[in-house]
Amino acid sequence: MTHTELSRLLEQVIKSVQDYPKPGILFRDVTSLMQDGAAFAAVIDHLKQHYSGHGITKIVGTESRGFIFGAPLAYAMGVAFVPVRKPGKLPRETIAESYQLEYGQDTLEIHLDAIAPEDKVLLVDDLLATGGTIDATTKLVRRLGGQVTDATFVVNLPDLGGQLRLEALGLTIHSLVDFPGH
Ligand SMILES: O=P(O)(O)OC[C@H]1O[C@H](OP(=O)(O)OP(=O)(O)O)[C@H](O)[C@@H]1O
Ligand SMILES: Nc1ncnc2[nH]cnc12
Repeated sequence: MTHTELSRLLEQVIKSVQDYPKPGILFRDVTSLMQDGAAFAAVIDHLKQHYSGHGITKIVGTESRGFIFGAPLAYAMGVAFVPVRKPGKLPRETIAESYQLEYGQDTLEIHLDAIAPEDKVLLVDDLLATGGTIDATTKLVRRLGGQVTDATFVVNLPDLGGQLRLEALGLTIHSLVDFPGH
C-alpha cells in the first residue's frame, strides 16, 4: 500500500468526536482504527518498512496511546521498546519533564537506565498536536544521552504547529494522515 493509499484509508477509519474531552476540541479517535485489524496491520507494516535501514535500536512510546503503536512496531522491527509514563507509574529511578497539552498540563517520566548513549531512538505516538508531549519525550531521551533524530505519528494536526516545533529540535517527522483544523 502506498503512503497516499494508507492516508485515504486512515481518513476513513479514524472517527472524529466534536467537543471531546472539552468544548472546542475535535478529537481524532484512533481506537476506531485499531478496531480494523487490516488497517492496524497496514500502519505497523508501513512504519516497519519506512524505518528499515535507519539503524534504530530502541523505540520510545509515550503513555498511553504511544504504547499502542510503539510496542507492535518495536516487535516487528526486532528492537527494544521503552515506555515514557505519566508520574508515579514507573517503579525504579526516573527523570521527569513537564509539558503543556492542547487541553491541559502534565509531566512525563522515563527510567534512568532505559537509554544508553549509543542508542538511536525512534519516538512513536498516535497523534501530533502542539508537539508538547514529544518535545518533553525528546528532552528525556537526550538527557539520558540517547540520539533522537526521528519521530513518527499516525495522525498529524498541522494547524497546531507541532511539526514545526519538533523540527526546530532537529527531528524529522513522518506521519500517515493530516487532519486540518483543531
Ligand atoms: O502534541 P501534543 O499537543 O502534545 O498532543 C498529543 C498527545 O496528546 C494525546 O495524549 P494524552 O496526553 O491525551 O494522553 P493519552 O494518550 O493517555 O490519552 C496524544 O496521544 C498525544 O500523546
Ligand atoms: N485533537 C486531538 N484528538 C485526539 N487526541 C489528541 N491529543 C491532543 N489533541 C488531540
